[in-house]
Amino acid sequence: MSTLIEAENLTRILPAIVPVTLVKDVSLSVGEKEFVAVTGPSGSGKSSLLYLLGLLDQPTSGTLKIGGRDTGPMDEEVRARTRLAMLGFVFQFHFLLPEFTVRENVEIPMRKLGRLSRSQMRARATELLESLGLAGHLDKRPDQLSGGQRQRVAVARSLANDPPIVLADEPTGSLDTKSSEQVFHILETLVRERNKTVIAVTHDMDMAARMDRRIHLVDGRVAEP
Ligand SMILES: Nc1ncnc2c1ncn2[C@@H]1O[C@H](COP(=O)(O)OP(=O)(O)OP(=O)(O)O)[C@@H](O)[C@H]1O
Repeated sequence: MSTLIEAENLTRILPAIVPVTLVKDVSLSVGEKEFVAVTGPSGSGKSSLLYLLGLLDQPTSGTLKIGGRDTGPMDEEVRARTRLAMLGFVFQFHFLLPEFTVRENVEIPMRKLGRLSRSQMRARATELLESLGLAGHLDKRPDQLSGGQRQRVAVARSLANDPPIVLADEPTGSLDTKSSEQVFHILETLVRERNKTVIAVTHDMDMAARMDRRIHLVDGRVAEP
């Protein structure tokens, strides 16, 4: 199994009169096709760690390799391309753009990466959305969908550029039990059938127990659950 994410002593301190330590000395390694939960009490640094792993934030110290490449020396343009090609994101709140259709929302990351023609982007977005049970909703706006459907669109968007890694921050946190189970099942399918690596922050210990392993944080550090 090859390693996709390797962090060593990752630390993020917010500079302030009294500096705030978000993540402290986190070392971890995540391989291909792993389904990993990030757990821990509220305020323990789970989202902060996910933002670091997703290149949405920069560590104060420590190293992070994505796909074997050290991200430290990358300039903003290379970081942005690495993010687009290697990482998909699903957040608790879908962050779909309300003025675009469901299909256009899924096409946006493809447009940014610029590898596909217009018709290829359209075909890929359609295929992804259909595979997630959204065939009848391609031309709707996000506000015409239920919360669970919107979150499935967000999953489709995260897969737009076929990244090997999907990072999810409380992806089922704002959903009812049934939609939450559906979204969890989709994430599991990404790992088992589409060979993705999924790292998901969750408060739900039952869900965490159904994942391959857990990274538990307390006060920004990895701890025993
Ligand atoms: N911009 C900021 N300014 C000050 N403190 C911050 C900031 N961002 C995060 N924090 C603090 O850093 C700590 C870690 O936050 P983070 O959101 O990563 O935790 P979390 O484990 O994801 O929490 P939750 O489960 O409640 O979402 C918390 O104590 C939080 O209040």
